[in-house]
Amino acid sequence: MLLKDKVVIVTGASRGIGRAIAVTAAREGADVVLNYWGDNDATYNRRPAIREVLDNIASLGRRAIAVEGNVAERDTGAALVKAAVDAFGRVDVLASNAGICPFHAFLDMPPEVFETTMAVNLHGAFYVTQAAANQMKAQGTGGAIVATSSISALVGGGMQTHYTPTKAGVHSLMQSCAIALGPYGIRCNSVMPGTIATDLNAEDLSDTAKKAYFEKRIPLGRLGEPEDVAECVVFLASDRARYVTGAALLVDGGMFVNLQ
Ligand SMILES: NC(=O)C1=CN([C@@H]2O[C@H](COP(=O)(O)OP(=O)(O)OC[C@H]3O[C@@H](n4cnc5c(N)ncnc54)[C@H](OP(=O)(O)O)[C@@H]3O)[C@@H](O)[C@H]2O)C=CC1
Ligand SMILES: C[C@H](O)[C@@H]1OC(=O)[C@H](O)[C@@H]1O
Repeated sequence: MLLKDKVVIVTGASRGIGRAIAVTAAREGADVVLNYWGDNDATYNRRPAIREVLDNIASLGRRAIAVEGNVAERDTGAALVKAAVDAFGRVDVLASNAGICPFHAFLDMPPEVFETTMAVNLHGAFYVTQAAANQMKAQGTGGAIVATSSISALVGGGMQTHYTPTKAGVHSLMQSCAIALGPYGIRCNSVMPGTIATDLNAEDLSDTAKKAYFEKRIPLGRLGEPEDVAECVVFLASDRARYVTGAALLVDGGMFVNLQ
């Protein structure tokens, strides 16, 4: 088991990639703190979703707690760490994953869409990482932080001018934190998913021509699934990756390298 008896915090754990990270970590022996929020989507009822993740993890014989909180708020990171320590005694791994991508054109981008995207995706990752790292430093036994960046850290999107800089920022945050936290034995890495079928892009991919374009562009011939990313996060969080820090792992079925 890759994460036997480790305590893992996952932000954005109610669905999509975060949910898969949480369940995969539990399957690999971890106890998990599940963060979620839900305010950004009025049509979506988050409580049954998080209940399902809790039940799923319990059925694997591991412990989990759910902690509601908006990562864009500075104190949420500290609250997640406190909940982890109260419930499980420590924090070994942070998967900083929560993110939003409200597609919008650039020229008339409402400032609040830009600022909320920055606040959730980048500021949230910063403050949650800082809180977890302080706890790991205090414990004195190292730790691992894996952030969900994106292929979008490397390439652009005309409807994502507010989003792609946050993903480049998350990638850069992990690089700098690898330096800042290496002396404490805390490793910091990111995964860069390509196009993974989740609620985040369900509407965008309902355009069948666009979906077909992605499938054609991906050498492995299919969109990604949340579990494809989760397995990589768990690897980077585990001791198997003990000499890996400051790295970014593309998990995109080869889409990035496919020029022609
Ligand atoms: N899907 C893709 O193709 C790709 C996704 N990514 C990144 O992966 C990460 C997860 O995305 P994905 O699983 O696709 O998206 P989903 O929309 O399926 O899930 C997003 C998760 O983030 C949570 N969340 C949203 N806003 C907040 C907030 N303010 N505070 C706390 N939690 C919040 C949601 O909680 P709730 O359910 O309560 O709303 C949910 O658990 C994101 O960072 C995204 O940028 C990167 C590359 C590709
Ligand atoms: C939401 C998008 O489909 C998805 O998000 C990313 O980060 C990927 O690059 C895709 O654009």
